[in-house]
Amino acid sequence: MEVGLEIRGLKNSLVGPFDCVMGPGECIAVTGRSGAGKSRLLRMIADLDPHEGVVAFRGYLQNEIAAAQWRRQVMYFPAESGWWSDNVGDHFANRAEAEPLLHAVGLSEDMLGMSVHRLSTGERQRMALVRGLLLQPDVLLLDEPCSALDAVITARVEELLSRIRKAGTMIVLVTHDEDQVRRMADRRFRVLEGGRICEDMI
Ligand SMILES: Nc1ncnc2c1ncn2[C@@H]1O[C@H](COP(=O)(O)OP(=O)(O)OP(=O)(O)O)[C@@H](O)[C@H]1O
Repeated sequence: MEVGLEIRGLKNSLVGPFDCVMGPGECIAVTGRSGAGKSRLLRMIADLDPHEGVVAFRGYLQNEIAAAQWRRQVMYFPAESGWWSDNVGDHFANRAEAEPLLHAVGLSEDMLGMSVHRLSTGERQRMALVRGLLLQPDVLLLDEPCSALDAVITARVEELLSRIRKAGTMIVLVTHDEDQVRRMADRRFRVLEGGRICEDMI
C-alpha cells in the first residue's frame, strides 16, 4: 500500500498511544464516549497540541515541515469553527471557487454576504467545511462534521467527501453516528477508558 499518513506511538497525558498507517483515499473513523479524547487525538495529528510520537505525511515528518504548512495539508476541522470576521464572505479569498462546493452541501452563495451570526449552527458547520476544503488539504481531520445536520444534508456532505476521497484525500472522522461509520469508514478505532485506543470492527 502507498503510505499517505503514518502515525506511530502518538500520545499525550490523556489519550494514546495511537498507531495507524493510511493510504490515499482512505477514511478511518474514531469513536468513543464523550470526553474520551477524540478531539485531542485529532489536534495532535494536526500538531495543534503537544504530543509524543511520530506523524509523517508522504514520508515527511511533522517536525520537518513548518507548522503552518503542516496544518494546511493535514487540516483540523473543529466541531465548532472559529470566525475572524463578522462577514461570511471575508473568509473566502475566491467566492467563485466556493460556489460549487456551497451548492454541493446545500448552501447558497447569497450566504457569503451575510453575518456569521445569522447562519444556523448547521449552516456554519458546512460553511467552515467549504472554507477548509477550498485550501485543498491532503488529510481532513473532521470532528463531528455532521453533528448539526439532518439526514438529507448529511447525505450531501458525505457524497462530497466521497468525491474528494476518490482524488486521494484521506479522512480521519470523529463521529458518534454509528450509521455514518458504516457508510464512510474503511476502518474504525475506539478510544476507550483511560485514553487507550484499539482498532475494532466497523
Ligand atoms: N487543553 C486541555 N488540557 C487538558 N485537558 C483537556 C484540554 N481540552 C480538553 N481536555 C479534556 O480532555 C478530555 C478529552 O476531551 P476531548 O475534547 O478530546 O473529548 P472528545 O472525545 O472529543 O469528546 P466529545 O465526544 O464530547 O467531543 C476531556 O475530559 C476534556 O475535559
